[in-house]
Amino acid sequence: MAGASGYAGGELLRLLLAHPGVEIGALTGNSNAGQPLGALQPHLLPLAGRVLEPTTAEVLAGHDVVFLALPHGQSAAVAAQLGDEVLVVDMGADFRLADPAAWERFYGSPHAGTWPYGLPELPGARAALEGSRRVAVPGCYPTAVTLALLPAYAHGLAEPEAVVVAASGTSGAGKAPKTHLLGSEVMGSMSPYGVGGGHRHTPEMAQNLGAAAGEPVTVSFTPTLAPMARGILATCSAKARPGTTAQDLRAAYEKAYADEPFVHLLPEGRWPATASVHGSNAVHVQVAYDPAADRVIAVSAIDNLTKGTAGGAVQSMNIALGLPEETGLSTIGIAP
Ligand SMILES: NC(=O)C1=CN([C@@H]2O[C@H](COP(=O)(O)OP(=O)(O)OC[C@H]3O[C@@H](n4cnc5c(N)ncnc54)[C@H](OP(=O)(O)O)[C@@H]3O)[C@@H](O)[C@H]2O)C=CC1
Ligand SMILES: CC(=O)N[C@@H](CCC(=O)OP(=O)(O)O)C(=O)O
Repeated sequence: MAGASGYAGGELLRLLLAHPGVEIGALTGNSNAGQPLGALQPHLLPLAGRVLEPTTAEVLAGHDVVFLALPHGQSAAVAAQLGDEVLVVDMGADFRLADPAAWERFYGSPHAGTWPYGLPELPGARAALEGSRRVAVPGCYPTAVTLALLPAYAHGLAEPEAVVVAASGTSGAGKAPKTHLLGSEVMGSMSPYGVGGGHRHTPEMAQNLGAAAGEPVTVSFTPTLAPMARGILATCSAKARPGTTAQDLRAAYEKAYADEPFVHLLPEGRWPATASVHGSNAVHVQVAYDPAADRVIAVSAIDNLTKGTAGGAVQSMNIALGLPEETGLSTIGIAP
């Protein structure tokens, strides 16, 4: 796997170590090439002595599956050299968006292409992933937001203008040092960023929800940084379609998620919490109808590194390879 020194790579390796069908091959880094993994990911004891190699096609050749956990824009060049028969699972953003104009507007570089999208819970996604040799793993916020609102849009219960405020743990920003992630800036404080439609996950949410609704959906998205290492809590709302009732919403969500192995609709009256999904591939979802505002309110909690990245990647790998989808993944969290 490429990007083994990062947060997403570390979480992927944690999951792969417990996957019965996987043997871990070459591990690569960039500035940390030559370092033992134990110096960078001390929680991955069985791999502590493995030395990171440079991220080159030669090092990554000869594997059945290659995971890329690299910064945006770095995956395409590597993937192009890996051959069509290798399953390449990109945990970065490069191949998530279908609209080149949206990519260029939010990422500021030429669009590399579009791969089957690794959110199996979306209608039609499993069929596209089965047997695929390329997978684009969704962004962490789009995973949380899409699964919060999907049943409301798929059942025509909400107007196509969603408002989302989501809080993320700091690991979502990766390991590279950033001033706004200094402990003294984050501890005991919450703050928004990317306000006013600027966050690059906005078009990905609109893409997913628009596909569910069968019409364009606009998303007003405000991310916030929360003083915790892991977790996303997404609070989403949209004006209810005329005639929508609380019972309609409940029925739509029950129907949508009854057979989903990782999406858990909480019993009525209980609301998602990030601690409940810590380290697990579960998504906790709840929905309510606010009669005074005539709005659908949906809340989801995920672990940004698990279902939001590495767990989603393993789930999609399992489907692509024809393995049982839940292999190596757990819905059991760590609490408190
Ligand atoms: N953190 C999260 O919650 C999520 C992350 N992702 C995506 O996963 C990817 C990795 O993110 P994350 O692990 O958080 O980031 P980190 O900053 O923690 O890790 C980045 C990794 O990429 C390597 N790297 C950096 N620059 C290059 C380069 N030019 N060529 C090759 N390798 C390079 C780094 O190697 P080294 O350390 O050796 O320099 C490191 O292994 C990103 O695309 C991110 O968007 C997706 C969803 C959620
Ligand atoms: C807290 C925080 O900074 N989160 C990151 C989301 C990271 C992620 O998962 O997104 P990509 O895979 O698209 O990079 C952010 O808002 O940029």
